[in-house]
This record gives sequence, structure tokens and C-alpha cells, in this order.
Amino acid sequence: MIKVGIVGGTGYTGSELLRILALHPQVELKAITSRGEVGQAVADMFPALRKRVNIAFSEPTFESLKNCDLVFFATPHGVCMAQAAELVNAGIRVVDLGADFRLKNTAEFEHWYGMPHSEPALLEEAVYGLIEAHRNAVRTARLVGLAGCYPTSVQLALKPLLTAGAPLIDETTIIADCKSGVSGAGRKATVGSLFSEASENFKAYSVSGHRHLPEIEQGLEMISGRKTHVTFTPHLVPMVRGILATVYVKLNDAGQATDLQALYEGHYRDEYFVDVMPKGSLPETKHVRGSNFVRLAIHRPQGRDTAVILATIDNLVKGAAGQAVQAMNAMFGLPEHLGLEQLPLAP
Ligand SMILES: NC(=O)C1=CN([C@@H]2O[C@H](COP(=O)(O)OP(=O)(O)OC[C@H]3O[C@@H](n4cnc5c(N)ncnc54)[C@H](OP(=O)(O)O)[C@@H]3O)[C@@H](O)[C@H]2O)C=CC1
Ligand SMILES: CC(=O)N[C@@H](CCC(=O)OP(=O)(O)O)C(=O)O
Repeated sequence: MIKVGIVGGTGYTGSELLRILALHPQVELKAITSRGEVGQAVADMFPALRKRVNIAFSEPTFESLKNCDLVFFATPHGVCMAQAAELVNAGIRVVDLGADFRLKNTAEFEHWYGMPHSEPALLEEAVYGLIEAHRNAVRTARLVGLAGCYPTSVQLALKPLLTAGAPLIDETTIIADCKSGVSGAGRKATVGSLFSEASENFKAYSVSGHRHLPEIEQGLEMISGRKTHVTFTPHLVPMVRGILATVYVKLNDAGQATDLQALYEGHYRDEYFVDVMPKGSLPETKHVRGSNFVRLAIHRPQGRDTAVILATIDNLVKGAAGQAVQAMNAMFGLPEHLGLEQLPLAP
């Protein structure tokens, strides 16, 4: 059994980790932390977990976590960075669902996250947790900086086009037009997340620059070895869960001569969680809701030189807690889908 701890158990991704881990056959939950709820039974706060999760919140300290084999940080940026070294040095593996260990350039991290990076050596060691792209490194990692939600959808949408050998697209004019449900903003109350603000509304945000942009471009460069230029526009949709990424690329001559459907199907043939849907399909967020699946479809409208890739994930599962458990499974030599076989909840 893997002894697991969760720092940040009162938030959306922390409680989603609980939902998944409660039924994981190889996990023993040792600790779950909250600064404000110490001693309170988790199931009292989350009645959905009653009769399955019998543990109380503890302090987010080393003392609470020292008997774990692996600790998930489902916390805001900066929290994992402050505790990771102590845990890793004690032989405890760490998966950060936040962004502390994603951007490899510390100046870039400081620019986008507004805080200096206190662990540059660990940052260098950390493995970027987009498993379908970095599986072997994740398996042996002591510390994983899990890919962000939008970056997961966009990178998986583009990966087959970037690893086909010769470039197939103009890699400097990629457009990622992404829509997310409100749970992406976390459980903390902000005005924009209020029902009266977000419902019956649809808006773009951070158009001039979102912190996932450098992560997407860094991730695509790690995949292809070449620099890309992405225009990334996130939108907030009045739904609870889900991301739909609509990615536009300009095909070059080689790309226009390629059977894109066959390319995608071949590329992802062995990926348990990536489903390339039949030609002409239109993936919807309800096709993945509550599951760790990514559903993709590639279109070439009117046979012209623009390809449109649609990718949908559940931001809380493949975009966070599910991908984190997938990483844990890989790190401990378990089948990646163990505990992650939930089918999407529909309608
Ligand atoms: N929501 C999403 O779709 C996604 C979120 N993420 C990332 O996952 C992380 C968590 O997100 P989310 O669950 O949405 O956030 P929430 O705001 O819902 O929850 C944050 C959690 O962190 C805990 N926390 C806050 N500050 C500290 C601290 N200083 N020390 C210890 N614990 C702390 C809080 O617990 P308490 O106050 O009780 O201590 C709470 O449980 C973030 O980094 C986010 O960017 C990643 C992908 C997708
Ligand atoms: C709808 C919404 O607000 N989404 C969040 C992104 C989700 C998030 O915080 O995720 P990462 O940990 O992957 O950065 C945002 O745009 O800030």
C-alpha cells in the first residue's frame, strides 16, 4: 500500500483527490491537512465522502506528513515550494498540483507568479507532470510539478502534430481558444466565481497574458525541441467542471499532405486516457466529466489549410487530481489507470 498525504484538503482539487483515492485499491490515506479545520472529520465537511473517508484534518506540518510515501500539494502557488525540500530529503515523494515546479526559468516564474522561487535546485530536478509526454521521467521522479489544466488540454491537442518528424504546421501562429468551468478558479470565494456573476454569462479573461501561456510554450518546446508561438485566450463558462480547448493551426505543405486522423489515432493508440474520436466528432465536456479521459477530434474545415483540434478534459480530474493520481501510479510502478477507471458522468 502507498501511504499518501494531501496538503490542502479543503479545496476543490484536494477533495477531488479524496474522491478518487477513497476507492484506490493500493492507497492508504495517512494525512489530510487544513490550517483552519484541524480535528474536524473530513466527511463532516464533505458529506459526499461519508462512509468512505474516515480521517480528520491535521496541520500542514512535516510532523503530520512524515509517515507518508507520497504527498500531494493541492495548494496555492508558493506552499509546496516552502515544504518540498524537507519532504524530499526525508525520502517522501511529492506531487505539486500547483505551479511551483512547472516553469523551469526562475525569472519567468517570478514574473508570472509574483514571488521569487526559493528552491531553484529542486526546480531543476523536478519533472514536468504531463505524463503522456514525459512518462519515463515521471516514473523515477522524487518531485513532480503537475501540468496545469489549460496546458494539459492544449499540449495533448498539439502533441501529434509536433512530434511527426518534419514540422507539419506553422509553429508560430498557433491559436488556443480555451473555455473553462468555474471550479477552475478554486473554492476560495472571489467575486467572479459568484453564481450571480458567472451564471448566464460568458467572458474572456487574461487576454493580454495568462500564466499558463509560458507553461504551454515551454511544454510544447519540451515536446518538439522547437520554439512555438501561441495565442492563448481563456474564457469562463457558466458550468462547474470542464475545459474545451479549440486549437487552430496553419498546415504547411507537409501537413496538408498528411492524413491527420490517422496521425492522431496512431500517436495515441496506446494511451489509456487519450481518446481520438472518429472523424467529424465534436467532443463535449460532458463526454469526460468526472473522468480522467481526454477526448480529441481533429477537423480540417472545407479541406483548407487550417486544422482545428478540439480537446476536452475535466479540469479537476485530468487537469488536476486525476492526472496527479496517474502520476503517483507511474511513480510506484502501478498500472496508470488504477483507481482512475471512473466513466464520465452524463447527462
Ligand atoms: N481548480 C482547478 O481546476 C485546478 C487547480 N489547480 C491548482 O491546484 C492548486 C489547488 O487548487 P484548488 O483546489 O482549486 O484551490 P482551492 O482554493 O479550492 O484550495 C486551496 C487549498 O489549499 C489550502 N491552503 C491554502 N493556503 C495554504 C497554506 N499556506 N498552507 C497550507 N495549505 C494551504 C487550503 O486549505 P486551508 O485553507 O483549509 O488550509 C485549501 O484546501 C492550485 O495551485 C491550483 O492552481 C491545478 C489544476 C486545475
Ligand atoms: C477558470 C479559472 O479561473 N481557471 C484558472 C486556472 C486553473 C488553475 O488555477 O490551474 P493551475 O494550477 O493549472 O494554474 C485561471 O485561469 O486562473
